[in-house]
Formats: sequence, structure tokens, C-alpha cells
Amino acid sequence: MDTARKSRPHSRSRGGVSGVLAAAGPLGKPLPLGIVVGAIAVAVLSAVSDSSTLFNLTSAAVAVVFMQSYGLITGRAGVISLCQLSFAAIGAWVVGWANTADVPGGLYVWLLLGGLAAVVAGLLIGLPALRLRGVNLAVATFAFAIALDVVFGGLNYPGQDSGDYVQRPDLFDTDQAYFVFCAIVAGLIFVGLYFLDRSRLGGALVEIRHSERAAAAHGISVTRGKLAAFALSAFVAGIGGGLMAGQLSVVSAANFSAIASVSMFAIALFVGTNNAEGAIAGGLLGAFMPVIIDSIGIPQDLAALLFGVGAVQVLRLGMSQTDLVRTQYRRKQAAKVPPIAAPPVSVFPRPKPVRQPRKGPPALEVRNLRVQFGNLVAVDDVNLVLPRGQIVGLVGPNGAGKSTLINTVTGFTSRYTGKVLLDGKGIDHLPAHQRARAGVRRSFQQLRVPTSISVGMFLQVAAGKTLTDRETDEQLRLFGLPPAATPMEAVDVATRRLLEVAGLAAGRPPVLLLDEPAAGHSSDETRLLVERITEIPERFDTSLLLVEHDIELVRATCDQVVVLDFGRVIASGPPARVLSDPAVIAAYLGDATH
Ligand SMILES: Nc1ncnc2c1ncn2[C@@H]1O[C@H](COP(=O)(O)OP(=O)(O)OP(=O)(O)O)[C@@H](O)[C@H]1O
Repeated sequence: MDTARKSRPHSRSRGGVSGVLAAAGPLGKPLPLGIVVGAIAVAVLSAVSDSSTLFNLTSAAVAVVFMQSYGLITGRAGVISLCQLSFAAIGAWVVGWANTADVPGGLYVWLLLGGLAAVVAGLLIGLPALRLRGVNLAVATFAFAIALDVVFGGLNYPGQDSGDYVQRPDLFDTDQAYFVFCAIVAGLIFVGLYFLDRSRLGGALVEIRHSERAAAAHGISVTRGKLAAFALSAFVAGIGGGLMAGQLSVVSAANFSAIASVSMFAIALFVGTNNAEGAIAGGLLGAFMPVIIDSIGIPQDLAALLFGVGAVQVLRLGMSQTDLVRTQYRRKQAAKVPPIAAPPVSVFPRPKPVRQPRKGPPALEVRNLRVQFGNLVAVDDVNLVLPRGQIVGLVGPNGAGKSTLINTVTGFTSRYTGKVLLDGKGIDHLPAHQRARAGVRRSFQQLRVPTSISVGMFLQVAAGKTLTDRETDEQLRLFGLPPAATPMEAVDVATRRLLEVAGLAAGRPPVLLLDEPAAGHSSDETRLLVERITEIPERFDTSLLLVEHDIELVRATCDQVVVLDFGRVIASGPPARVLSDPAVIAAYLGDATH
């Protein structure tokens, strides 16, 4: 049995969106605690370290910033980028130039300028790279890193010849104080990331990493999300490069070589720098490993090779070291979720409400839709009307074309003829995420949920809008779902489906297409689902198209039924009439009811 469904639904102490990631791991601990611990560690280290240790600690703080940048692009958005140090090179270049040009504001302003210049490069790389994935993207970003290596290798960095050393701010002029400065910058970025992880953009990045299709269905622009990740990660890397220029006084192309970029990437992937502890561990490894390896006499290349092997292992398992630790932590937390009462299902099924279609054009209309895959016509001249405020069931045997129809209406299948109208207006020109934003939301037969987020965050992502703590709690209570802070990992498949329906409904879309929402449900869970689905039109002002094999669920919830067979509509009308039609029984129900 599902522990999450049994847990008390409204243990208020950790509910609400503000606490959505509270159960997601150590990063969920209160921010002030992290700041205090970090500040004490930096103060002690800066006080007790000798000059060579201070140099390595400063390198580590700079490397932490690089790791944060990998954590943004690869850790959060799932984009493989092998050119983060090229963005750092640009940041360092701009800082060097600002220093020689004596740009007012000192290193504080120069770092920002370096970060912004790197953003421009990030967008220039990000735009063409958007069409690429996996290895192709890795190759493209590596090619950029090599190209920039060649360009910067042929030029001298500003100040490199003239000996114009980068001026540190007066307050942080000594090596000891500069280490503190680098640690403060890394700390500020951690604070920014903490809030990013709790924002809609943070949720969107996690969803993009997990499933681009699901993200698009929730109205998230995958293009914009990835571009934002490129821009933000380039900004952070650019600042890291500028900090390095301040540390070394003058830098050269060798500090940011493409090979160094790949080594850093391997460490980041191995450790898992989307987590705060991972970014710190990665920074310390990056800075101290060469020193340790030197001291025990192992060749440096061997260490790089070991990280490479570790990174390949991570790519195979899909989980870094810190992800692994966090997963175990979350599992322990999930086991502690206290038992709760069963969800509120009425003992006797309520009679289906009589829903009259509302005035105006239909919520959704499909005209002469035809979809062909090679020689196979999956959807053949289909006309379908979803009146406002009603529930229409779409049924038919396996392979009848139901999912293809949903994919086409929602923009996931773009090669079709015919028309799709939302509220009387054509939406054929819109891509999937824009159709979702325009008001056509959908669920998937195969639900793919990021397990690293909490129930509250997933509800919000599925809703496609910011929900208040109250709205979140109310929606979870209505659907008999576990508290907002519960990690998704503790939620079973049937509950995840219900959670997706709850989240989609919470977005109050004009049209919602549910693809087999009852798959995998027990009979009790199906009864709860029937109750909630029945309420959706009235409560959320949403019209529903329901694809379902469970005929009793269709009978109990739908105002109209459309039956597909071999891509064609063979019957449509009120359930009582259609479901007793001999042609329908012959084509489908004969099988389905047995
Ligand atoms: N991308 C594709 N390429 C080729 N053929 C496809 C593709 N998608 C679906 N089909 C075919 O189109 C037909 C309709 O499939 P579809 O998945 O829409 O049926 P369905 O009614 O949703 O079935 P089920 O109830 O099993 O989900 C099937 O013959 C299927 O094999």
C-alpha cells in the first residue's frame, strides 16, 4: 500500500509551496543556517591558513563558482555543455580590459560586466545549440570551447604584456581578504540558486531535464528554459573567470583551455553540482586534487581519467554522488511520513450531475482531422466537438487513434490536415507549449515525474502557474493527496496520476485532455477519481476530453461519448445510447466489458 496516501493530509507544519522543497534534501534546510555555517567556516579557514593553503582555498572558491555554473546548465536543465570555461575566459577578459581601461566601480562592477559579456556568448551558443541534444550538443559546445581556445590563444589578455595587474577592491586587497571576497561571491550565488530552485523557472528547469514533452504540455517553453539556463550559467561562469583574474592578477588562455573545461565537467557530473554540497565538494576537489595527487606522486592525467570514468558511470546511472546521498535521505524522510486517513470517497456513488453546454463557441472543436504515419492513417477525417462546461469521453480499441488525436490537438504531432479550434479560434499554427498556454492542457499515458521535487512543487508545475500555499493545500485536500512537502519519491504511480490531474485542474485551463487517468488505479482510487473528474467542469470552469478504457468511469462522468475505430468516428452521442449501440459493442465493448 502507498504510504503517502495513508499519511495525514494536512499536517500543516511543512505544507504549502514555501516548503515544497523542504523534504528534498539538505538544501531544504533553512537558508540562514547555511549562511552562518558557511561564514564561520570561511572565517576560521582564512584565519588559520598559511599563504599557500589560502591560495588553494581561493582557487577552490573560484572553482565552486564554476561548479555552480555547471550545476545550472547540466545539473538543473540537463544540458551537456563543455564550454563553461570559455564563458569564464570571456568574463576574465572583460575584467582584464576594464582594469586596464580603469572603468569606474572597480572589481565589483567589472565582475558584473564580465558576467554580462558571458551572457551574450551564452545566448549566441545557446540559440543554435537548442536543436541539438546529448552527444551532438556535447560536440557542439566542445567545438565552441576549442574555437575560443584558438582565438584567445592567439591574443594576449589585457594586461598580460604590460603587467597591468587586476586591481582588487581596497577592502579585499590581501590574499586572506580576497579568499573571503571569493567565498562571499560564491555565497551570494548560492542564495540566488536557493531562490531559483523555489521559483517557477527552477521547477521548469527540473521538468525540462526530466521530460521535455511533459514540460511543453505544462506550458513551459523548452527553448526559453534552456536559453535561460545557458544565460544564467554563462553569467555565473563569467563571474568565476573574473574572480580568477583578480586572484592571479593576470590570466592567460591556458587557464581556460577546452580540456580544463572537460575536466571540470567530469568532476561536476561525478559529484552532482545542482546541489549546494555538490558544488562545494566539486570546487574543493577541483582545487585540491591536483595538489594531493602531486604530493603522492600519481600522474595528474590519471586523476582526470578517474573522474572521466566516474562521469560516464553517472551518465549511465543518471545519478551523481550527491543525488545518490539525497535520494537515500529522501527515502528515510518519506518513511517517516505519518499514516493518514483514507481519501474522502463517498460510500455510494453520487448521481452524475446534469450539465448543459454553455453558450458560445465550443471549448474545443476538431474539423476533418487526418493524421498519417507512412501508409497508416491513424486519424481519418475526424470531427469532434467539446461543448463548454461538458465532459466528452473518447473511447475505442487499442490502436484506434485516440492518443494520436490528443497528440495532434495539443501540438505534439504537427503533421496533419484539418483544423483545431479553441474557443472558435484556430490554433494550428501554435507549437505545443503555446497551445498549453492558450488553454489546452493534457496529461500523458506514461507519466514521467521528476522524483527530486516535492508534491507541492509538482502540483505547481502541472498547474502552469504560481499557486499560493492556501490554493496548494486546498487542492491537495480536495483530491485526497499527501502534504505539499512530501517528496515525489514517496508517492506511488496511481497517486502521481491523481496529482497530475489535480495540478492540471488547478491551472483552470479552458480545455483539459486526460489520457487514461485511471490506468493503474484500484477500485477505491477510481471512485475518488470519478468524483473529482465529475466536479472539474463546474469547479474549475474547464471542459474535459477524457480518453479512457474503463467504460464504467466513462459512463459515470461523461455527457457525450465519441467512439473511434481504425481512426474513424463510428458513433457519438449520449453515453446511454452510444454504449449500447450494436456497432460499438461489436467493435469495442464486446472486448472491453469482458
Ligand atoms: N509516431 C508514430 N509512428 C507510426 N505509427 C504510429 C505513431 N503513433 C501511433 N502510431 C500508430 O497509429 C495508430 C493509432 O495509435 P494510437 O496510439 O493513437 O492509438 P490509441 O487508440 O491511443 O491506442 P491505445 O488505446 O493502445 O493507447 C496505431 O496503429 C499506432 O501503431
